[in-house]
Amino acid sequence: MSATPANEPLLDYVTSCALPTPWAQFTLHAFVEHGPGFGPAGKEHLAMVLGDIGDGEPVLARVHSECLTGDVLFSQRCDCGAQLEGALQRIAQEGRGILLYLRQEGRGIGLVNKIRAYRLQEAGADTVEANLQLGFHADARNYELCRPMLAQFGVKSLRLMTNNPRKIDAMTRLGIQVAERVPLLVNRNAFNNSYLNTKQAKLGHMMSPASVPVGEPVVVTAAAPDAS
Ligand SMILES: Nc1nc2c(ncn2[C@@H]2O[C@H](COP(=O)(O)OP(=O)(O)OP(=O)(O)O)[C@@H](O)[C@H]2O)c(=O)[nH]1
Ligand SMILES: [Zn+2]
Repeated sequence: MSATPANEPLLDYVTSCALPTPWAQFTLHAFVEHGPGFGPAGKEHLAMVLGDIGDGEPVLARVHSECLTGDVLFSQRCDCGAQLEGALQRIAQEGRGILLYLRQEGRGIGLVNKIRAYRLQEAGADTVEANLQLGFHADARNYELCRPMLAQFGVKSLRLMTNNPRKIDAMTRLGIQVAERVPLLVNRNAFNNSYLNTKQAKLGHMMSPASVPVGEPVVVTAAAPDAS
């Protein structure tokens, strides 16, 4: 089944299965990208869905960019793995929500280039400087796929778990309403502290200096993203 109106990235919805996790049994939906635009053809993207999300009410959502080192290999250099876990726990607590797992590793530069960037960071560069030294943008991600992926489930409005104002802007530009921002502040530690500070200073991430334990994302009910 295709979800590709004119000018939309070419994305096929393929199939789904049950996905039991430690927190809830989600339904895992598989998409394949097969055309120009967002990334290389053949990339596989995922949505994890819980509950009735097509009823028109804003949906608790996480738009998660792939981070193999953090999501799978337990890296403490970033907060990705803890954010993934925290988001799924939060959706499970509410019994309703969606997590889009976008295969844009390394903020869109790919896994090997991210490891090159880590190497430069070990020589003193910060996360933004390292990307620039490698000839990439600070953040090379593209969120266009979110529109057909969310449309597949009839989702038009999100309660978006993120600290990234650019992600909120990107959703809004795509015509996806962000009814609420839900901060996702997890796992600040000695290894990722300066990385998180750089995200706040150079990429505009909305961070509290306080550490919040894994699995306990702070939730506020601000109607719109703020600059704090
Ligand atoms: N190039 C590069 N990518 C990184 C680095 N650290 C993490 N990433 C990637 O960054 C992406 C996650 O982006 P983040 O900036 O951590 O967070 P975000 O998704 O923008 O914002 P949140 O919604 O608040 O989590 C994943 O694709 C990671 O692989 C790094 O040092 N360099
Ligand atoms: Zn990461």
